[in-house]
Amino acid sequence: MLRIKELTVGYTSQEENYTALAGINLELAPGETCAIIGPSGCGKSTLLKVLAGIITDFTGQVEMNGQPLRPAEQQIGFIPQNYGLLPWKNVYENICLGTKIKKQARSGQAIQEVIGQLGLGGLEKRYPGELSGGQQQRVSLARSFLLQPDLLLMDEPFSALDAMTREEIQHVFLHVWKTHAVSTFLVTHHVEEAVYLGKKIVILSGCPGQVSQVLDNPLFGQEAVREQAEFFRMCLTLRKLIKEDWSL
Ligand SMILES: Nc1ncnc2c1ncn2[C@@H]1O[C@H](COP(=O)(O)OP(=O)(O)OP(=O)(O)O)[C@@H](O)[C@H]1O
Repeated sequence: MLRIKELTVGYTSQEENYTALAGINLELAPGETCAIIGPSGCGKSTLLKVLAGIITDFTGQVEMNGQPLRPAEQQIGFIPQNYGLLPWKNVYENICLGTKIKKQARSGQAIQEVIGQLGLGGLEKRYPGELSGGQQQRVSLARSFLLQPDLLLMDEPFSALDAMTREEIQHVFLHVWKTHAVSTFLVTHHVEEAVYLGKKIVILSGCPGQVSQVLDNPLFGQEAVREQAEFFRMCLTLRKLIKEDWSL
């Protein structure tokens, strides 16, 4: 269980201090996904940076299974907006990068399995510059799943993709995620993405960013749900809540 208690984060810019996140309380159960949606600048990336150990100057507590989160010791997968691939390494090397940095051995079979799950067979020797955006995203996902992280952090991972590719990769993600069931935080600007991929949906308001609503999403995990009327209804409800919240 990941517990965030009264997390407050500030930045100093041009000798002025300001608060980016104020008193965040959140919980993420093992094997749960949480979609975070909020207006631009409300601190979504800041929250992920705290969880990734990039920002260490904060007040409040972040605990994993009752112990303070220690990103250097735990396995934290981080998928940034630009996929975070190294252009001079090929697909295979990029996929193995996370485990290599963490000095973790993975069998050839485990690597091939994740390559197969993400539909990357035959592309292993290509370089990121020779791949489409969707393929690069698959490599980034393969790298994270191979690491078998305790926590997966995704910062608008599908935002650079066109609408059809985005839906396809979201589907692939959900499908592969189910076999790994990694606790996941996903920052998104897309209401449909939050409803499709978030078991829990957190609406942040800003500024400073604060948790405004936490919704349990009964539609999570149903791969064909996008064609169903409940999906549209849930998206409408979420849109309405967001509009009310952000117009305050
Ligand atoms: N390194 C930094 N130094 C100073 N201020 C920063 C820094 N990084 C972010 N900020 C500020 O902190 C606030 C929160 O930024 P953050 O990037 O977390 O927001 P966000 O919700 O992810 O935004 P977006 O949706 O536009 O990506 C913003 O006002 C931003 O300008």
